[in-house]
Amino acid sequence: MAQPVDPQATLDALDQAFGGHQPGARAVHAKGLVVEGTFVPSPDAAGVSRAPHFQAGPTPVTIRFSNFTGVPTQADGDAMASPRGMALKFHLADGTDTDIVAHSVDGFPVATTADFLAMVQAAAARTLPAFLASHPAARAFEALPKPIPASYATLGYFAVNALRFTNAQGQVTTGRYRLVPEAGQALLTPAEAAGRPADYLAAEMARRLAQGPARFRLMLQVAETGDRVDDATVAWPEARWQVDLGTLTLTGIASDQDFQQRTLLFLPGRLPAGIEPADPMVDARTPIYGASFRRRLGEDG
Ligand code: HEM
Repeated sequence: MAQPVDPQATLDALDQAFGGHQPGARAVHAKGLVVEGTFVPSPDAAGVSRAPHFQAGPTPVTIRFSNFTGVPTQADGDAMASPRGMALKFHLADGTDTDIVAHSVDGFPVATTADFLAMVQAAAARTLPAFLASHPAARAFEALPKPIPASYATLGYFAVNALRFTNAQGQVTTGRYRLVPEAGQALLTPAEAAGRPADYLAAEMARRLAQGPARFRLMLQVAETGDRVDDATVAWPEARWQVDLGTLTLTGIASDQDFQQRTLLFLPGRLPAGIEPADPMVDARTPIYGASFRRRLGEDG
């Protein structure tokens, strides 16, 4: 098994790549918006997993949308603000939580936390072109479109690390979550984005939710035999079967925004019985997210 990376080395490299750490901020995906909602499972969800939120609903959910970099003041229209993030925390009836951490591209530049560290160190040292030249998957990711959304609610999100689901009969399904906006996709051109206020995404979401809820479908893209489940750089074909797991309804902006931003920690490996990692990157991410969380919490003024 690959050696775990030093979480602090990853935070240091991210800080350097983004021009210095901002006290209290996440090392990456620093600018965000916390929204409240509920999840109601589809009739098919229990057939995929015995996890409690797939049996019955509604389950309360806290959602954090975010921009990519470690710069909390970054303008929403900035090219570096993509991929956008969508993190979900389902508050289960027994008092525990389970999380999904997704972003707006179906893929990832690297398959391991060690390669992630090497890539961020290269970005910090301004040697990214050399890294990309020797890492074809990272080069391919760099070339993928990173669209600028008109709204956080008009973009699709992908939790690219595969998970293994077990239902009450012991049947196993391996798949990757994706969140599909009911409103469809609505994007801005770079010129349109440049004309928007720096925080247009938070303002748009407040306006949208004041008029009524926004919805996403939680889908599971199911792996077929031979699909790589341990490598998030490899997208599976779009023709793969997708199971509709249920509907996420966004109901309002969280009123205690600052407190939630500070105290929320989303972990892709926080999973209930009936769901487990298939991709080793799920658990490899945990100590790095934990280190970023402890650092920003400790800096609280
Ligand atoms: C090598 C793998 C990865 C590393 C080292 C890494 C690192 C980090 C770190 C340090 C944070 C800040 C955590 C905090 O302070 O709470 C973070 C947050 C985040 N990451 Fe990753 N990440 C990895 C993979 C991914 C992948 C595959 C995705 C998307 C599918 C992703 C999406 C996000 C999002 C959306 C957030 C913000 C979560 C929030 O709203 O609190 N990351 N990541």
